[in-house]
Amino acid sequence: MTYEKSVLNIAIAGLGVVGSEVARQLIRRNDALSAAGGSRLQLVAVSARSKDSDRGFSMDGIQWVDDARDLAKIDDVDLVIELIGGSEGVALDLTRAALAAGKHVVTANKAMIAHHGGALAKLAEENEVALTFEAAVAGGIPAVKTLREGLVANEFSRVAGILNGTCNYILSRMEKTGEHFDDVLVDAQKLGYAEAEPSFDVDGIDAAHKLTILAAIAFGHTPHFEAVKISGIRDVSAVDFAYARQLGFRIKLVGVAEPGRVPRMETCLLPLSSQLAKVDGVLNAVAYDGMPIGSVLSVGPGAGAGATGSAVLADVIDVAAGRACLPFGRPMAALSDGSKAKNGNGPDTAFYIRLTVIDQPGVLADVTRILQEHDISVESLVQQGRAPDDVVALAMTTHECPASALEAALSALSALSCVKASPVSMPIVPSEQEG
Ligand SMILES: NC(=O)C1=CN([C@@H]2O[C@H](COP(=O)(O)OP(=O)(O)OC[C@H]3O[C@@H](n4cnc5c(N)ncnc54)[C@H](O)[C@@H]3O)[C@@H](O)[C@H]2O)C=CC1
Ligand SMILES: N[C@@H](CC=O)C(=O)O
Ligand code: NA
Repeated sequence: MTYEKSVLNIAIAGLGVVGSEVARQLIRRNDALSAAGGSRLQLVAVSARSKDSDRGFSMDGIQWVDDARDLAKIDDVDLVIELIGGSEGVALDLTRAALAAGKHVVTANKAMIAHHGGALAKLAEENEVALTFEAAVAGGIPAVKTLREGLVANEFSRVAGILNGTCNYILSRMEKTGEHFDDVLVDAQKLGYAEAEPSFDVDGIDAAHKLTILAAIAFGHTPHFEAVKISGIRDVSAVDFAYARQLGFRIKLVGVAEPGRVPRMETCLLPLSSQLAKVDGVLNAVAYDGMPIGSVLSVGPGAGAGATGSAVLADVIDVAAGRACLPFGRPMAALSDGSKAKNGNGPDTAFYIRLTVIDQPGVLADVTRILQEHDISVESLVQQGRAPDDVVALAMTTHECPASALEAALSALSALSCVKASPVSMPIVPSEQEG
């Protein structure tokens, strides 16, 4: 796709954390950014909920539009940057209208792409315009480009990632300082990492949106969010971090996509030796395992104004330079329908289990008997301290077993009189492919 005019007229919808940063950069660093794309990048129109906020840039010469959907009707606009958010509503209406009107669209909206990416990519293809969303996955990390362009020659056996900055920030701080989940979440919100709806972050939904997009590109199908198995970070407690460390692991919210297997976004244990286990704070990381390359790891800031703005502007420059790729790397006719994929549960998995039990003789025998009855073999087991006749935590890791066997064992364990709270379990994600 080539862009032949020497000026690219841009409209921004949404002037929050990301939109304001993109506008500021476009204005303050206009010469450098325009030179990178080979066309003058001209911000000509904007829309947001409130006109009067001070966003750190001058509105002189920029048209204000009350209804963001009207940006698609401005003839002069060549490219719309959608930074409102939300899978439906104004963001989707605007994106559809802009593509249909022959305007390029750059968006950071993973929810919209995860739910409607296939239909939107079709619309972009029909109208011969670009639809790009680098900022939607892992913020500032060029995760989409890496998968879709740099590693395009590979056959992927796994794409795994830490894809939510808010969760990684919360888990890292809880592990380091023992602070409570809710207090750390408030800080992530102040820092501009969190979604408007915080449950999207902490319940794994935002990260699952991103995993949906990565899986679609890696395995050549349209995005299908409904296929992803999702659990968040709410159930992790301080004691799990300590036990995990003692057993040789760290706890992270990790997304895993593998061919023919249900994509999973789950709070997991990662071996201390794994590259992903070392990624802390708001950093995100994606580990791509492919043939013939082996394993590649990308690490970088996954959220925040600067990181996300950087990715949005990279897409804008690609459009200006006429090198924007097809949204999912292939023409629509070459993508299979993600909703028709027949994914299985894949191979057996090792698990971490934590039980809250009465500290008295015979408890361990009862627990191991139930595991044995379900053909689950224990790899390691730890219990710290003593609390005769009071409750203690008993943590263990298992060898690989079917998820169904684990579920049945957990339900039998819950029924034991010595088990005093619902068992906590997390899968163990193996390290990246070696070599
Ligand atoms: N904040 C971050 O670190 C990252 C955000 N994203 C995505 O970027 C997008 C924007 O996120 P943020 O800037 O953080 O959100 P935000 O909540 O700070 O900003 C949203 C903006 O949209 C405007 N808006 C809301 N409804 C509107 C409507 N009906 N018409 C016009 N404007 C409307 C608001 O006034 C506000 O200016 C979202 O899709 C988000 O998921 C992606 C990666 C990282
Ligand atoms: N809320 C998201 C923002 C970026 O996508 C996160 O915390 O990663
Ligand atoms: Na990115």
